[in-house]
Amino acid sequence: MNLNKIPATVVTGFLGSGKTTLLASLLRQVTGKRIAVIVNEFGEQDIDSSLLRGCALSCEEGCEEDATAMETESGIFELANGCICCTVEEEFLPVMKKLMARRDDIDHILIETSGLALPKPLVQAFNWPEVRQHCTVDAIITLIDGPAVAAGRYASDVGKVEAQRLADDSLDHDPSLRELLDDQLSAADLVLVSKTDLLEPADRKRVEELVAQRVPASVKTLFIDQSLYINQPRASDSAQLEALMGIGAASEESIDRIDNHHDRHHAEGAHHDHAHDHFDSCVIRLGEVDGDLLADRLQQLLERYEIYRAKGFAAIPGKPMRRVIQAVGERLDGYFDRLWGQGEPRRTQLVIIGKALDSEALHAALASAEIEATA
Ligand SMILES: Nc1nc2c(ncn2[C@@H]2O[C@H](COP(=O)(O)OP(=O)(O)OP(=O)(O)O)[C@@H](O)[C@H]2O)c(=O)[nH]1
Repeated sequence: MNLNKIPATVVTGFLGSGKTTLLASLLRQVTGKRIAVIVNEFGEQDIDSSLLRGCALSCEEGCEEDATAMETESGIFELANGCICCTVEEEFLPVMKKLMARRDDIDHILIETSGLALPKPLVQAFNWPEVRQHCTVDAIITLIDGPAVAAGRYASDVGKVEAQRLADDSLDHDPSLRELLDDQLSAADLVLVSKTDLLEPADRKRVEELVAQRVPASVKTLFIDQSLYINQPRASDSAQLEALMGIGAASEESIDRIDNHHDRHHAEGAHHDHAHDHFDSCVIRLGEVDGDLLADRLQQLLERYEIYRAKGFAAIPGKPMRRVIQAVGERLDGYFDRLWGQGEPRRTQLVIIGKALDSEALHAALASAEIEATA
């Protein structure tokens, strides 16, 4: 019987900062731990858990058995009904109760918040008696996108609309994004600056300064290049990654003392809203698509509209594997991740998150890449 509290790591950070990539690396490389995963998405379609399942499945084929997430399929819980900070009681607590009932089979819990969530309300839930009895927050790890922060923005690249706004000196950067970054950083026990492979050495200092203004000196900042984890995982990464899962901060004990913009607005009697109230998301569902045309159309949309994040899967005719589509700001990437399953419908699905999105216009633009079914 597990008498010790199960440690839970909360991974937070803005849209596209690299949270799922970190979780996938932890699942692949940290051996000897039975890990349960809770993934929370802002969009109604859960792409991240599908990517993580893909990772766990490929581990099953190629890695030691105990290197995989617990029970692969059922070890990943999706919370896709809104940001976790607003659905703690309805969504998070029932999942935690399920996990606590199976606590002898779990060594660690990894929680990925949505990119728009505030970590504080989630971590406060670890002080509820039914959770506190069996579980503690090992650490709140806040990921930030190095090149985006260095560029003075809180997404990797701003779209045209935002760029025009930024060009106007009378307007500061989007305050909702700035406050979200502040609030995610203010809760951090550890800050990870990702995408350092894309960060100019001169910009590193800017990022260091910005983080130092927002977190106490006792909070460590690590600069990481996750493209290494993605492209050429090395044995030496395992120790570094494993260290992220043994910080022992017991963050729930001090979480009430964390000061943040959201609480301040609330105390001032402002309407109870979150940064995510200012964002829209839409899901585009298509059949098989011309991969090049889809990439071309999506790139045009990224440049034209205020899109912070687009992600999903494309079904390309004649290709046995599904293509992952990833866009952060205006940077678009794609790769094939796994074979389509037997009987799995070959569908294209994309989640797009941004501001003032016109979902009909987005759908019409992307539907032009769809291949007509010849019945
Ligand atoms: N070059 C580079 N790319 C990275 C790095 N970390 C993440 N990425 C890429 O950035 C994109 C977004 O990464 P994710 O891990 O999905 O980001 P996320 O924070 O989970 O995104 P959301 O769940 O949508 O908020 C993907 O295309 C990743 O491959 C990094 O260190 N270097």
